[in-house]
Amino acid sequence: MNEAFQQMAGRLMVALDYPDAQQAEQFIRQLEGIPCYIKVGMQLFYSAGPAFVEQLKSRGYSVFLDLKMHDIPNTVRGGAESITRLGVDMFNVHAAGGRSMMAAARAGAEAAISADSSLAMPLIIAVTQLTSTDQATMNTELGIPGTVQDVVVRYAQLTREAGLDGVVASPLEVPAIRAVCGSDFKTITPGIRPAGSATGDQSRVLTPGQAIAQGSSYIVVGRPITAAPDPRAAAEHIIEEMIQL
Ligand SMILES: O=c1ccn([C@@H]2O[C@H](COP(=O)(O)O)[C@@H](O)[C@H]2O)c(=O)[nH]1
Repeated sequence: MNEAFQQMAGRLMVALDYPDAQQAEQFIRQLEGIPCYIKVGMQLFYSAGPAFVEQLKSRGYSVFLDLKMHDIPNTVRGGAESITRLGVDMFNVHAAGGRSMMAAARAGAEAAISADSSLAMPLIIAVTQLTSTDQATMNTELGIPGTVQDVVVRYAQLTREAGLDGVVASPLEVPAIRAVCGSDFKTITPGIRPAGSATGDQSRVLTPGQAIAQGSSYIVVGRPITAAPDPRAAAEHIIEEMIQL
């Protein structure tokens, strides 16, 4: 595994969307030695719990805990404090919760850090518009006027003002986010579909190579790897494509 491969693997977040720890573990074993980020979402966390996350951390994985908190500021503050105590590298909230809710997430994380100096401050990011949401759904069902890109950029600006580290968005919106929020502001992009793979419930998609070319800090990939006949080969192929751009 050369250096370029290792570096690019660190920008691949594999979504561990499994129903229990046993199936997740079986999958992880197939990726052994590939230094990718692991994303734990609701399905696995609600089943396997905090112990599974702590175990991943003790084995040296970088972990993004994708629980998308969206509640009143006091509740999010408490949630962020508990999540930070797990030692994760990244967690998230919904930008739609507003500036004070996002600031409360940071305050909760800071409280955990000041109580235990062995912990490192996680990156805290905010979801703008889910990558499954298309323009028509946003305008008609959600009642949000304007283009998806304009709404995503507005939420990104709010996220930055609230003191968070970056956003979740489609790679399609990354150049516009960077133009307004700068290149240090992280862009975490699901909605990744290698050429020829099924889009499924995702709407705003690009290939892994296109996402890197757009400037995504990290790409999030689930089913194109987890549902592949050979998940390790699928992950390696995606990393190679990321390197070539
Ligand atoms: O806007 C968002 C926010 C989060 N996700 C999560 O990313 C993965 C994508 O999985 P695929 O199988 O590659 O579609 C999944 O865990 C989502 O919960 C997202 O897709 N879009």
